[in-house]
Amino acid sequence: MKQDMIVILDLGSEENPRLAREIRSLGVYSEIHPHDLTMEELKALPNVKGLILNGGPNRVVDGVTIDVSADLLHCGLPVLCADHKGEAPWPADETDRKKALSDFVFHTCGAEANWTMDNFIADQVELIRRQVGDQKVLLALSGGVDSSVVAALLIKAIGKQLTCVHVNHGLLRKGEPEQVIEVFRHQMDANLVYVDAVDRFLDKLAGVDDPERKRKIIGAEFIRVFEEEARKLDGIRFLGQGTIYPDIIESGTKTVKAVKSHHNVGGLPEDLDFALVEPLKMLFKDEVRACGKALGLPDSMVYRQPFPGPGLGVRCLGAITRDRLEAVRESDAILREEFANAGLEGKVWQYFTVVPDFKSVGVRDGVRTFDWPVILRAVNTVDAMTATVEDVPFSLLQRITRRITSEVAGVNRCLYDLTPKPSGTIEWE
Ligand SMILES: Nc1ncnc2c1ncn2[C@@H]1O[C@H](COP(=O)(O)OP(=O)(O)OP(=O)(O)O)[C@@H](O)[C@H]1O
Repeated sequence: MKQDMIVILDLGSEENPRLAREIRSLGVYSEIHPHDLTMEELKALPNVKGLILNGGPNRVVDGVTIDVSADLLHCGLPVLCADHKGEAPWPADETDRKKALSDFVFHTCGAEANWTMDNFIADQVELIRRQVGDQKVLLALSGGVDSSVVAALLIKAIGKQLTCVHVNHGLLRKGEPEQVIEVFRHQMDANLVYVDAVDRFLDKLAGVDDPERKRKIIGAEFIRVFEEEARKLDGIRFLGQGTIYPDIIESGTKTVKAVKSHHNVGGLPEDLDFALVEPLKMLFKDEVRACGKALGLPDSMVYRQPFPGPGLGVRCLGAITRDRLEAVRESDAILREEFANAGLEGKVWQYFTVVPDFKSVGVRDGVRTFDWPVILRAVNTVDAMTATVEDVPFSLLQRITRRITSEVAGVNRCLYDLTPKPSGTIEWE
């Protein structure tokens, strides 16, 4: 293994993910572990150079005072208290804290700044090969950031021992299934099973207008399709998953543990009992993107904006029809293209179009029309709990309106959603 590591023992501080990031920003790898980590577990971690204990103001979790075992404290590794329980007071000032952290990591522990994406990838390739041996791995590949980066990493580690399954449920954005095929089948020469399940999903969704039922049908049907594909393949022992660090770090004051084993493809029947391969589970989102870039994935995949699990299905309001779904897909493509041309790609957190299930009167070439409106939405947020509306230049909104009303069939109006969250939510359904 190539990377030195500093282990943070979580004694209940909410600051620990930030502390881990600070250490990583010094170029040294860091992981957060529960306060009751055992000596055996510690010994199993590679290249640990030091321990940091951090419990915030009082090392209390759920009203119970906690501490680390004496074994860990006397295991021979340097120990730093980054809270108020140590002998030396932990500095309050940020610059002093950074210096204390850097002194500990480099001078006291003698760690090397060797946390780079290339080293991470080399280590993961070795770990994946060790875990998987000559067995086969299955991966549900959405084309989203997380599963695409896992796919690229697994392809590098085990090549054709990996089978990727991409399900086109008809609710993907324009060009996405084609991009998955181009990148993974043609450029990376992966075993890719492409499942055209468009009719299957849209038939199941026909006439269903309740948003919760739509989501449930999409989720359940996805599991069914994936299960069918898994059963067609012989000898699969492992399931790759795009679990990332924020998925397993519980926010708030509880001590860090794998809160939910985060079965991304949860709901598979018990007889399909795969062991999980989760090579990104220690990466923050920006690190996942950097990893994808280092593995040669295109920017349009790696820097993709967040996309809801049920896809365009929740932007085609009410009961989904094929023609209205097409209007969502085409208008979304125009919006994305225009935002990219205006330099807003990567600057605005999320932007998309919504097509409601009512029509209004309009006129085109002197003839009366009765068509749908398209709602444009562009928001910024830090944590998705609240969101503000992007101040899109009026001329750009006018240009997008002109294009959508002339290029997208069945549309005669555009509206811009001015509602922050709250009182709206980011998505409409
Ligand atoms: N259309 C699809 N085809 C294949 N797998 C899918 C598809 N949609 C979702 N999945 C699988 O389900 C997982 C969870 O999907 P979700 O939409 O919640 O995205 P996510 O957690 O942001 O991950 P990603 O960035 O990989 O899409 C994905 O990582 C992928 O493994």
